[in-house]
Amino acid sequence: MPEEAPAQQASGERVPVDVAVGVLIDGGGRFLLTSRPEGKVYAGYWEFPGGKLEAGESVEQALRRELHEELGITIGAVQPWRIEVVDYAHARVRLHFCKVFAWDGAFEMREAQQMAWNTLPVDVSPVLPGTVPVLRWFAEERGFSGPTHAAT
Ligand SMILES: Nc1nc2c([nH]c(=O)n2[C@@H]2O[C@H](COP(=O)(O)OP(=O)(O)OP(=O)(O)O)[C@@H](O)[C@H]2O)c(=O)[nH]1
Repeated sequence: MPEEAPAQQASGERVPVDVAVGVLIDGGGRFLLTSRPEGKVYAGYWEFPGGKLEAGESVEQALRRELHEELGITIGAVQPWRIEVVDYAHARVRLHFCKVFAWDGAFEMREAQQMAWNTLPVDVSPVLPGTVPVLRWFAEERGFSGPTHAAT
């Protein structure tokens, strides 16, 4: 499904769309990646689960809603981590990455996506461009050197 044409600022830059992104980390330090469902831009690419904020929502509210809608889980505390603006041909997005260490419920792939728990280097491919910086941040935090993912 094509995304809506983004609004433009007076400066000519496109207004970013805010996106809440969940970096779920389990007790063993593994993080969850999911594949983008068929019908969306970058279908089949691996990313951290999340989605766009709806009108009036905070990042945390959007994240709770999206992860429940997409994965069937109810998340616990949300720890804001980093914010990254990425320019795609289809949109300019402001990604609000949040760490989540606790959740309830069994994972259900409600959009027929796939899920994979990963450590570095990740063993899924291709990785969404907007996901690559997160892998680098993990590498910095964890003292990991070398490629974080397979080049596409
Ligand atoms: N969920 C998620 N989106 C990301 C990541 N990195 C990244 O660049 N994006 C971009 O952020 C945007 C998120 O939009 P989406 O299509 O997943 O959001 P959504 O579930 O609300 O979609 P919808 O409009 O079909 O309801 C996309 O342009 C996607 O390419 C990431 O790690 N996770």
